[in-house]
Amino acid sequence: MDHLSTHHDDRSARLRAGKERLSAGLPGAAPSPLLARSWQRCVSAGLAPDRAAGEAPHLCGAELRAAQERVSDLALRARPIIEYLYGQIRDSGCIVLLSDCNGFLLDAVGDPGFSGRAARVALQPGASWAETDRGTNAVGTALIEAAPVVVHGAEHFLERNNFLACAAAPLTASTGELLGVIDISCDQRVYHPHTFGLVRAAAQMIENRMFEMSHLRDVKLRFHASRQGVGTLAEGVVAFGADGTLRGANGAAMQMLGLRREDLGQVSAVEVFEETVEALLARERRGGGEPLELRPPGGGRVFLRVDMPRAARPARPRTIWPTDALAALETGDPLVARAIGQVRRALGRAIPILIHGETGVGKDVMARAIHAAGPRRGGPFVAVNCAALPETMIEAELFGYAPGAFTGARREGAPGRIREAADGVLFLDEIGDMPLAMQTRLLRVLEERVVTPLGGRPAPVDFALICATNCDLRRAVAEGRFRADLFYRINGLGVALPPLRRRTDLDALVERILRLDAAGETVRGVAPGLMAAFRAHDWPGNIRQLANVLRIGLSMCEADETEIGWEHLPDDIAEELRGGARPAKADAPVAAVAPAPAVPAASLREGADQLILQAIEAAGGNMSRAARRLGISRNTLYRRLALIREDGGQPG
Ligand SMILES: Nc1ncnc2c1ncn2[C@@H]1O[C@H](COP(=O)(O)OP(=O)(O)OP(=O)(O)O)[C@@H](O)[C@H]1O
Repeated sequence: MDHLSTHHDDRSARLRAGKERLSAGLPGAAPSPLLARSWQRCVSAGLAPDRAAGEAPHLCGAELRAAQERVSDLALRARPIIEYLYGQIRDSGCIVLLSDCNGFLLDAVGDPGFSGRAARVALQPGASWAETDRGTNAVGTALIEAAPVVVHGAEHFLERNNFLACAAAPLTASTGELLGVIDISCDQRVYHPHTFGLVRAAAQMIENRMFEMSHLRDVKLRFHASRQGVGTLAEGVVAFGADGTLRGANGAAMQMLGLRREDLGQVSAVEVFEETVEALLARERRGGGEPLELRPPGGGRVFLRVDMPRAARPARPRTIWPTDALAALETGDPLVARAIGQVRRALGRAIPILIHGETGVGKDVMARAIHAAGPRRGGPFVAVNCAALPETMIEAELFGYAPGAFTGARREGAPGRIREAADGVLFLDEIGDMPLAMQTRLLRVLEERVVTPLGGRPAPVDFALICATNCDLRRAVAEGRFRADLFYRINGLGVALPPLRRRTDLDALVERILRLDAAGETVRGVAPGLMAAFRAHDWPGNIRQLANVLRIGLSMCEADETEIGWEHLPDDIAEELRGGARPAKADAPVAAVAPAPAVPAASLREGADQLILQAIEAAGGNMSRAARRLGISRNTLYRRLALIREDGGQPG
């Protein structure tokens, strides 16, 4: 380990020296031609390793929403894959980011532990990570180079970003236009080389979904150098329009066929494959649907399938919130209906609402619906996750600060999230995690309706308050972790959202999530066998987990499939859904109630925990080796380890 860290320090020192020489106008060595080009661009843009050129642009509020809206098709298609990607790396201290083609971050899904740190260097929606603003970094550099990039530690041009390791891949439309970038960032000490492969595969999945959406009415030719490669992520796809010309091609197709962007709208199937689409289709039919073997003039041999367009379908409406946002949440469960009834009576009255429920039950969704259904819907909805903010940041983030209030502060000061919520709704998520000192300050704001920014003057503010918690706040009060007076102040109306396993409207919820997520796609439901497993499952992650499973299933469905089935779910999810039940066949319905375990769950769990700790010890702390020994994935191992630590099962 010592040897490794010395090696790492040496490398960082060499990289720093290289950048400093370049900045001083001397020839400096970079570890790769790509980094050499990028560092040179940074120097030309006036950046120096120890300082940025100026304040990087940051989109807020309406500007950010407008940027998100501009690429809403991309964001909609990317979201399930981002969630899936995050599912693969959860608990490994990473954040998944989506940027637009200008380098503005539009979406971020991350590990709460790392998100706080990441937020400090502005790895959050709204921030620009264009290379000219932040120097060499995976997002900005991938955009300029139009290629996947890893930027590790001191390879970042600016020193302040040297604690990061980031892997990014550009997202390209079928017309060759750059749409944005998908990125995984983490602390450089925990970076795993597989991340690069993951992010490239995710980019490919997003591009494929975008491709399908853009060419619903075109004929698609799918091909690969090997027969088995047709229909996989690695296949090349070209689309021909009704006029017979090439409308789009994915990256693999451009490469395999030697196509150029200028060929779009110009060349026909005959020029690309020496046959018309009709002739290819007729040949494929004669061959019983087997992929055709071709030798295109562009070179090599390919196996090809013809994919005819689907019949035109009316587009579905894409509004997330109907006229009454609260009514949309009533999907038939009596406990939820009761909660919504209570909320309705409090709407428009100055009553703070405290939403209580397990993680993933929809507290955030409910808070947004309360805002959208209430009289303040024209005002902002400002959400603050108290658990994701490092203690030192909460004060400045919530209450704001005056210009020059502390080192590192923005020159013009910041209004703080409370004042940003003026005339709208302030949503304090995970309020139970707010440090005691902040609780005292928050209480004063709620009592006096006045905010005093750090180093500034008191300013009046008017907002409605909604808080959410998944912990037992009464117990926190009894244990002295939460101020009793603040609890009574925020708990004007307490609303409990039931866990998914107690809800009676699973089918309607599935239908609603699919309606929201599969807009414009053919998928309408879940296969009966899988739905039975859904009913039997206890959903520890609640609606979030259900939504994730559905989104993953959706992203794995072929363009013309109408149902999500077992075959669309990755093995680990299918295994979890089958856990405790006893289906004999893949699609057989599972028992409605899982059989009671013969041994108490706690001792089973303890036994497993013991095995895990032993395997890690036997592997000398090497997590990949320990995971292999246990026959589980590295991510699962990290997840289990986090649980063991939470339970106090491991010293230190
Ligand atoms: N009624 C609903 N209809 C459709 N999707 C929902 C609904 N409620 C929640 N979801 C989805 O479930 C996920 C989790 O919801 P949300 O973030 O509101 O949960 P939460 O209770 O605030 O979780 P946490 O306590 O972890 O912050 C989101 O992806 C959300 O879109």
